[in-house]
Amino acid sequence: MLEMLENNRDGILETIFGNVNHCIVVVDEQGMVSYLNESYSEFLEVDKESAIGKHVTEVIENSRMHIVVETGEEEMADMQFIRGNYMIAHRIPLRADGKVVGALGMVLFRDTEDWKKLNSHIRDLFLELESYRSQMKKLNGVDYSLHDMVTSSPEMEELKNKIKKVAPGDVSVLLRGESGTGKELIAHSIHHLSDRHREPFVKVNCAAIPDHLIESELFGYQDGAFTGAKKGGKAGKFKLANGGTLFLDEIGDMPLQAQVKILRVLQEGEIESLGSTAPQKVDVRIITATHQPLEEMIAEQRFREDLFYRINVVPIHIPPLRDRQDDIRLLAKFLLEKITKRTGKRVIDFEPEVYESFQQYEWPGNVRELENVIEAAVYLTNEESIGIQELPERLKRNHSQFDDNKSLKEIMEATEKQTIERTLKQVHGDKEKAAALLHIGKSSLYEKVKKYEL
Ligand SMILES: Nc1ncnc2c1ncn2[C@@H]1O[C@H](COP(=O)(O)OP(=O)(O)OP(=O)(O)O)[C@@H](O)[C@H]1O
Repeated sequence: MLEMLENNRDGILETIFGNVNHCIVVVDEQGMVSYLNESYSEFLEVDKESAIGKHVTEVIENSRMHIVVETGEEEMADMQFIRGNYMIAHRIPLRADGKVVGALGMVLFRDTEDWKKLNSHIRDLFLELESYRSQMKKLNGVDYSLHDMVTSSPEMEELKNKIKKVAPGDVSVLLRGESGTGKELIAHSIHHLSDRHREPFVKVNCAAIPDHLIESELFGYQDGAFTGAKKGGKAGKFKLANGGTLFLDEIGDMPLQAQVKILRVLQEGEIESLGSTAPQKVDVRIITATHQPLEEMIAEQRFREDLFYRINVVPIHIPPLRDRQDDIRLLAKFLLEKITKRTGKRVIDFEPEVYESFQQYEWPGNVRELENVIEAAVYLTNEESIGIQELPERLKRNHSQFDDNKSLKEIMEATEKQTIERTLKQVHGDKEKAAALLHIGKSSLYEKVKKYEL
């Protein structure tokens, strides 16, 4: 029997697995592909014969078959991201005489079309779940709490303490910091820690609302207040936030006329919706945020000084990410985990030079930009660790040429290449102008352009 199996191995495998619609792969003890069935090779768009003998990671993205051979532990119903889809994979070690001699992998779906249907059905369910979750959050009003704030920098720890101290009262807080530094996260956290946490948290992005609509957005309007007004009127954000917290993001973009009205609400605790004759009482805590220099705007009469003092009772300044070097690494790890949990793709770390590049970059978009960069890299990588090649050009450029492993010649050449590249871009490819700017002869520039294949 054994002899029969050994002599007819390929034929037997083909008979068992060749015609099933599931994707099947078998690897040997070195993780080399020794069998791939028709369904899998079609799905991967690889030639079956040429895949045989290659390491499985070269043939199947995110494969863990070689790891199963190493650990000898089966992995059942694991999510695997292949060719833009989530797959459900089983990986089973194959044993002979108590030793692992290979592994059998199975990706479950009947055919690609069926899987596509099932996959979109699952995506649909996930989306539905997400929408219920966000409705829950809306009802509850809060997305984030202080626990979501990742930091190891002493400055930010101090800031967290300040938040804990000011949160319980009703005092107005002005959050200042560049875009993407976490102002909204902090506003949510303050609400979450306050006595108002069971009441709504309502956010208004003042920069996103056209000037002529801002008052009706904030204070609402009555039925028939103006032509085109919605039947039955509309409640404004102050009313919606009643009992809770109103977060006015980008307050520096608020038109002067609306600033006067906000000040009145803050002083008198009353709103007057458009078209109404009687003011209504509201009880709202105000948290504001801006990245703009309000003091300068006051001097230029673009922001009202009296409103500034009213909202700036407790100022909280959030430092930009580039000034929080200790946080970059920690945040990168945290965000990678958050993204991979959401996408289901197995990526566990960054190559050391990626951390180095993160550390050197200026991060004008702060934590949001870091999150976006990592998300794109997670989609691009085929490895478990993100490499420098998965980063956008602006970060690669920053990656130091002063690598410990590089010779002086290599460093000088990399610098020369980068300088020429940048200059050529600046002069839209005009080599004559570039040579003049770089104070080198035209022929020397041509030589270098050829050498570096620019
Ligand atoms: N310390 C942190 N820990 C974890 N996540 C953070 C941290 N800071 C910011 N983030 C994340 O970064 C993203 C941007 O944060 P947020 O929206 O709060 O910034 P913002 O300052 O309000 O930006 P903008 O001014 O552009 O509205 C969010 O996804 C947020 O969860």
